Amino acid sequence: MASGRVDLDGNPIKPITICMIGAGGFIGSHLCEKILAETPHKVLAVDVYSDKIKHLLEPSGSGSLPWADRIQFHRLNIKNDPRLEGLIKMADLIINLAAICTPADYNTRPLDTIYSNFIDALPVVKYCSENSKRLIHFSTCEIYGKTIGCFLPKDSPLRQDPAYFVLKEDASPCIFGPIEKQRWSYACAKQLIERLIYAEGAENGLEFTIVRPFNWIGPRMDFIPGIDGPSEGVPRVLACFSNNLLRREPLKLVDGGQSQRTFVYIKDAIEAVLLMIENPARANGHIFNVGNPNNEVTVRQLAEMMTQVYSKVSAEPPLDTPTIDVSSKEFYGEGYDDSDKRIPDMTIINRQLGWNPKTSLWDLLESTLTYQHRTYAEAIKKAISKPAAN
Ligand SMILES: NC(=O)c1ccc[n+]([C@@H]2O[C@H](COP(=O)([O-])OP(=O)(O)OC[C@H]3O[C@@H](n4cnc5c(N)ncnc54)[C@H](O)[C@@H]3O)[C@@H](O)[C@H]2O)c1
Ligand SMILES: O=c1ccn([C@@H]2O[C@H](COP(=O)(O)OP(=O)(O)O[C@H]3OC[C@](O)(CO)[C@H]3O)[C@@H](O)[C@H]2O)c(=O)[nH]1
Repeated sequence: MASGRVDLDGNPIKPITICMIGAGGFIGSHLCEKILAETPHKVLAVDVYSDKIKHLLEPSGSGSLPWADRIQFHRLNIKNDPRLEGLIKMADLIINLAAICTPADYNTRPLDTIYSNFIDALPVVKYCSENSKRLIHFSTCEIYGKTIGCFLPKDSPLRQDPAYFVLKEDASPCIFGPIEKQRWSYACAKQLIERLIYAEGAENGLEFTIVRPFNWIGPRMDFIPGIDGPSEGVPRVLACFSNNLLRREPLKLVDGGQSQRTFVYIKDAIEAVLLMIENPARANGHIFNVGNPNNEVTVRQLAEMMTQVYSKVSAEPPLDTPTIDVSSKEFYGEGYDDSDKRIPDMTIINRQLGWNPKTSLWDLLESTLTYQHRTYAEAIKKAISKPAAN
């Protein structure tokens, strides 16, 4: 399977061992799938959970999985487990995905958010640097915060000028709100770990790549409250809206749903990560935006499109009132704030890796909501029909 595979410069790709921290999450599960199915590399998968990669670890029937000897799962919490350094030493490449990364946590659990995104990532960076291991670290598009354009008067023609809103890795500033807006605890912690990694590269020669995902979405993202996650939990918008659609409730638009996002299909984004893994000479020392600038919508438009797509895939008519407005204070609590607009500049990833996203928002929602319907509709029906416990 691996023979004949070459990198972007025509060199043969040698099999490597990858220590993937946070492998049991949304992105990790897709990355493990891709690596096992399409490459000869080995994965040391590290996480506290394994449900999303169970299908890669255990055969569903008799017989063994074709990649059984290329994946090992290590259930550990990187906060406090001495096995971490040993696993890093065993690998050629470390990919760190572990993080608290749901906005509902940033203002309600700011300490956990800062510890998870900065303090807990420190030993990973340190062990990579000390042992001369290559690191691919997952940061976020939230590092940019708000756009410069949002501070211009509403009627300013400059608001139409991309210079005021397109986000460039090597030029855009990071604009966060005041400290009392604890939403920015996550972005700020991610910014500091980026700076630390960059400094390790500059002062100690750490080979690193930093990934800034712009709203990657697809199957297995987060959880459906009350089905495979806590009833009171608030996942990211794809899962919130999926949950509303599955339960035939109106979709909740926070502060009018005016914020804008660009959404990229997880399978497109994973192609970009594989290019980074297999082209170190082109990826090392770079920070990459990974998103789809062509898939921009307001959150309101996303809600409308998801309503239409879900109706198609479930064959259920939309509600008469498909959306309702809620304030951010009611939905997320005190200290919430928002990024107004997020369009990734694609120059660097294009130049270094020749990567471009392919999937339209409609198409990615169609495959994702088909998955959500198939995976959860029955369980939701059962949960709804059960009499409530006293
Ligand atoms: N999905 C996106 O669109 C997106 C956007 C921006 C940034 N990111 C970044 O990408 C990374 C992965 O995101 P995701 O969407 O897959 O999130 P996720 O929550 O699905 O995955 C994170 C995984 O890390 C694990 N983890 C967290 N703390 C850990 C610890 N102390 N020890 C061991 N495992 C731990 C979790 O159990 C989880 O499985 C995160 O760093 C996130 O900040 C993702
Ligand atoms: O029911 C809902 C849920 C959310 N919103 C609004 O949708 C926007 C997007 O929210 P979400 O996907 O939860 O997260 P963000 O895009 O704000 O932040 C993420 O971006 C990347 C990442 O770093 C990791 O995934 C994370 O921080 C937002 O405007 C919500 O208010 C809604 O209206 N209704």
